[in-house]
Amino acid sequence: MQQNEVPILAFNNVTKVFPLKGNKTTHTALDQLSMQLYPGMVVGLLGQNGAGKSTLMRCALGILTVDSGDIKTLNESPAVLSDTAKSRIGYVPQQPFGYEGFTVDRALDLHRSFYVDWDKQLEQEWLKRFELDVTQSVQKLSVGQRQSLALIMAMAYRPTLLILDEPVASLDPIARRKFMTDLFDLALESGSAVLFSSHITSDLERVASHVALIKKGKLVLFKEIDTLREQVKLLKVSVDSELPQHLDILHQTNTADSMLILADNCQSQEQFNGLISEQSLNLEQLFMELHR
Ligand SMILES: Nc1ncnc2c1ncn2[C@@H]1O[C@H](COP(=O)(O)OP(=O)(O)OP(=O)(O)O)[C@@H](O)[C@H]1O
Repeated sequence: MQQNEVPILAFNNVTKVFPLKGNKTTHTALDQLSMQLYPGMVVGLLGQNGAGKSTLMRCALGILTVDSGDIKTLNESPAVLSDTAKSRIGYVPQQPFGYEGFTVDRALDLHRSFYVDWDKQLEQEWLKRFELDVTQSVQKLSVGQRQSLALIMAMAYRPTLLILDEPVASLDPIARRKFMTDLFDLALESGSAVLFSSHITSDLERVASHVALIKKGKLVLFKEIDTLREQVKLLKVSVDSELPQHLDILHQTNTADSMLILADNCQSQEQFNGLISEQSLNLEQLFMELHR
């Protein structure tokens, strides 16, 4: 369905290396990573601490430059994004900042003035939903309230591309649930693409259309969430079994008399010699098996 469309965000073989210890060693934070986001996609990024999620987002925004490969953000190079492209991107970093010394309504007044497409009604709805007091000083907001304000500021102009780095980490479960559902609806409604990271796998399962699993800078899985449920399985097989060619092995653990294989591209009801059992996994179980 998306083959003829231009991706909203495209990573092509992206590698990012950080120098360490006074340039004596390096750390590869992103390793030959390719992924495309099309309109309507809500992509949940999942990975351990330090896997490369924030780095990926920062490269997409031109905050960091890549060492090799290529990124197209709204069909432009992130290093030289035009003002038009910038005004179509919403970004909430892990630690939102700014507007200290302002009240919430003054901060919104100023922020709103940068965006011609600002939707005041949406802003008001979200203020009510997050129960933010607009007369409150930004400095005195709780961490979760600040995060809520940052989300409103990133979304009220209905950006075409929304990049959210752990957007709900500090929100209470009720605010989190409302926000995540709205996020999904908003993206579908306006044909935007969303890239968000979260360690809360149940949120990811509920709202993401696609899951991108990153391990040590490599993209190990990028799939529609329903396909992932069907195709990624934990197989227990005997040590001498010959695995079918179509399986893509994501992780393998050997025990004395059997092997546990985390496999992608499984068919429904796999059958081959040596297969002892097959288990479907939820996202949290998949994550644990991948990092076993
Ligand atoms: N400016 C930098 N200089 C050196 N190393 C860096 C820099 N930024 C990130 N790194 C390293 O790159 C790796 C990936 O970091 P990144 O912040 O992208 O991880 P993450 O997946 O977002 O983690 P978390 O879930 O903890 O937020 C880490 O090992 C980190 O230490």
